[in-house]
Amino acid sequence: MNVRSSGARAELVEQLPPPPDEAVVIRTRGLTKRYGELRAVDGIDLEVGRGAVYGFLGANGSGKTTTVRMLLGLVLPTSGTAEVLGRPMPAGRAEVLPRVGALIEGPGAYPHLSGRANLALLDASGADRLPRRSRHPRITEVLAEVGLDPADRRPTRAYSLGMRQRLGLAAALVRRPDLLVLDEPTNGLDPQGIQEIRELLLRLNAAGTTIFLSSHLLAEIEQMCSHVGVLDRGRLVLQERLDVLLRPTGLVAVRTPDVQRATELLGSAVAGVEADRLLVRALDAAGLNAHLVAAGLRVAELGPHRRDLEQVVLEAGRLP
Ligand SMILES: Nc1ncnc2c1ncn2[C@@H]1O[C@H](COP(=O)(O)OP(=O)(O)OP(=O)(O)O)[C@@H](O)[C@H]1O
Repeated sequence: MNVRSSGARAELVEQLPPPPDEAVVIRTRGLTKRYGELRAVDGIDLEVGRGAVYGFLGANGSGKTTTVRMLLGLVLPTSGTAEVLGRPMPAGRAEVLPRVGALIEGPGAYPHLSGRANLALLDASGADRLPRRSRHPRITEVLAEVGLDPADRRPTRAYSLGMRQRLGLAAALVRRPDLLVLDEPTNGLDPQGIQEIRELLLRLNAAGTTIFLSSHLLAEIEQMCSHVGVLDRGRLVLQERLDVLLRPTGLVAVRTPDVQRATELLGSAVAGVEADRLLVRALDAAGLNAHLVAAGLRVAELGPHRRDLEQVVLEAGRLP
């Protein structure tokens, strides 16, 4: 509808309070946590849009878990603000947490109870427990979803680390959350398990769940995230869409056994040399190839240059 043609309606809309901004599911401003002299998290401005799979990368001790704990209202910031699902945290905890599924640091479970019994107990202890009739089928469904056998009656003390991680994920999923916050979700899983969990998370995301996951595994982030935030000693040194970070740099990468001669031939067009690879400023890759071959140089590989996530992250960490 053309707003200009309906002045009264436009006026009315202007008088209403703005709706909570849920296009941005997580937003922090200057979020800081100090432990004595240590700035574990140092003034970070996170922005996670609805529908994103946001990978929160950082070395051990860079502040990921502390950030996640502040987002969930488990740790109070020293300064700065955090908003989750449009509400300030920790003040909005009662409204926000029922809509958030979280898996942080080695999920706890009663060792003498089965996975099913653990989930039922967890649900029963929540303020917004599932209706009695749907509890049993929902728990069956969610156990199967994470790849655990719903009929398994063994106590969880018999579980492998990977099975415990799956159970933790099942607990996070029981209420069909709008936002999943996962701290190192594939910890302890074998390659097959990692792939299954990745596929599950992508399915949930396709169905509308926003996912915020912390990891120190670049490959994990590269394979499943739409956005990346990089934490380095408490500071957010990079926050960007993954496709933007990995798009071509505008240089042409040439792999040749004749590096020395190629460097001489191309002169100032060479932007960098790494082992048998030259990075060349050239608008026309095919023309560059013809030029090298005409000069008698052997070209093993030639194409647009892209940085991989590891290079991007290393460079971001070197920023002042
Ligand atoms: N309760 C606490 N008291 C004092 N220092 C703390 C506390 N919690 C965390 N820290 C310190 O804050 C820094 C950030 O820790 P945090 O656990 O958030 O990092 P991380 O990126 O999650 O690391 P990891 O991947 O190892 O879990 C570390 O130096 C840690 O020792």
